[in-house]
Amino acid sequence: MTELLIKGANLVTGGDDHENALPAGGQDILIKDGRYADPADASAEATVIDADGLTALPGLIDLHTHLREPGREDAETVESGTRAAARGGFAAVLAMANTNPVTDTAEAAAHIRTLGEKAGFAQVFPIGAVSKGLAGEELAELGLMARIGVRMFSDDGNCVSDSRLMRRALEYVRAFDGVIAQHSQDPRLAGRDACCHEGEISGRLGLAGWPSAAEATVIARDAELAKLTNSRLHVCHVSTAESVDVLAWAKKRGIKITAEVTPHHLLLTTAEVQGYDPTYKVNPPLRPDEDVAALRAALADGTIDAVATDHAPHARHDKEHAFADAAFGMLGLETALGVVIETMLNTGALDWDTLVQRTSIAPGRIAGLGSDLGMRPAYGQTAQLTVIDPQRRNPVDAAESFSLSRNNPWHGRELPDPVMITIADGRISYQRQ
Ligand SMILES: NC(=O)N[C@@H](CC(=O)O)C(=O)O
Ligand SMILES: [Zn+2]
Ligand SMILES: [Zn+2]
Repeated sequence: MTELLIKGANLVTGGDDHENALPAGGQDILIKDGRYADPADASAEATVIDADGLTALPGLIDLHTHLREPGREDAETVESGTRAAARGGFAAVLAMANTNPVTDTAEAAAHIRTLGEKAGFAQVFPIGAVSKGLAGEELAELGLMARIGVRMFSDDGNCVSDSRLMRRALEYVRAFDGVIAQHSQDPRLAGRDACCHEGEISGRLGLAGWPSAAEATVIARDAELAKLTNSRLHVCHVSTAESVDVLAWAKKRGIKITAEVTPHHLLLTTAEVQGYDPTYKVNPPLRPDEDVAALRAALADGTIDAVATDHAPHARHDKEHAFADAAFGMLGLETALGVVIETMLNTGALDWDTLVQRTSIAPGRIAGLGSDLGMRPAYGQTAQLTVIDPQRRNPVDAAESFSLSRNNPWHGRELPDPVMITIADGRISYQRQ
């Protein structure tokens, strides 16, 4: 029997009260053998944590993490990535399929889940590839992956650009309430050498860019396919105001569409690219101020359902090149909550309950986790909890990251640094020293 008594935390629940729910607000939280229990039953043996002045949130869930194992263990492993996730307050992560080999079979997916269990820092839910080898030609073994519990499928890194393949994938996953997560970017509109947002700055810097239309047009097409198939579509890393308009239009029509935004698209802009620092090279690219404002408004009003990190670690020798030749992607797990607090809470755009909706409840629902994750904490449930000090701030130091990679766009910037304790699957997975 292990007992953990968190004393005096202010619990934010994200709403939806129900019979067994822990009450919102200040209280002692007892976790007995990994499950929430009545604090009145705490024994003298309980380990006590003083959480006076701290806030507790249902454990964060990241819909979009690149863990790089198997294949690029020099950039990240399941262990290093989930350790970073725990430090960021995440109790669970969805692991993208663009590994090497690609996660396009049930065996490959099961292997990644097992690696997550062995590491023990955060629950790892593998995302299955939509197409074999992410080649965009033949459907992967969606049914076999579904049989071992995979509910989310994505060719992320690549867009499923063939309309017929996308239609068939959506039709296929409907049977088990699965979801296709799309990297919405028309490869025919984004040239091979495209590396930033197409606009005034790309012209001045002499870099090839993507027009916003490359994103919005794919979202519009996929929304029609989701309607046609009556199936669930999730849009990865939405980055433009035009895309937000398309999402609002699709939602108004009752289409089963959800969307995520990354922390970096909520704060960084095209202006960062002017120093040609490849740390800021990411896909989709950083966009102008107007897009950032539209993304914040959409996350506040629910047009965008969730925050997802798109944590994309890269080894030095893949990132340290001329801007046009460097790999796409940036780290995100450890700083995500700080950026969301800075951009959405500290600006008054979101309240705490809605923040919990966007970082835990909605991600759990979208991914179809169907476990104790992404729920309002309740007695008897396995504890998934993030205890934070919302006032704590610090300059980010890339060298201190638990990630194996150093492509950290926040290095040197002062941000909220709130996470004190993460409890994943009933156990402490991170505790600030
Ligand atoms: N976001 C990125 O810039 N890169 C991702 C792929 C992706 O999310 O599209 C990666 O795997 O490195
Ligand atoms: Zn992507
Ligand atoms: Zn990604």
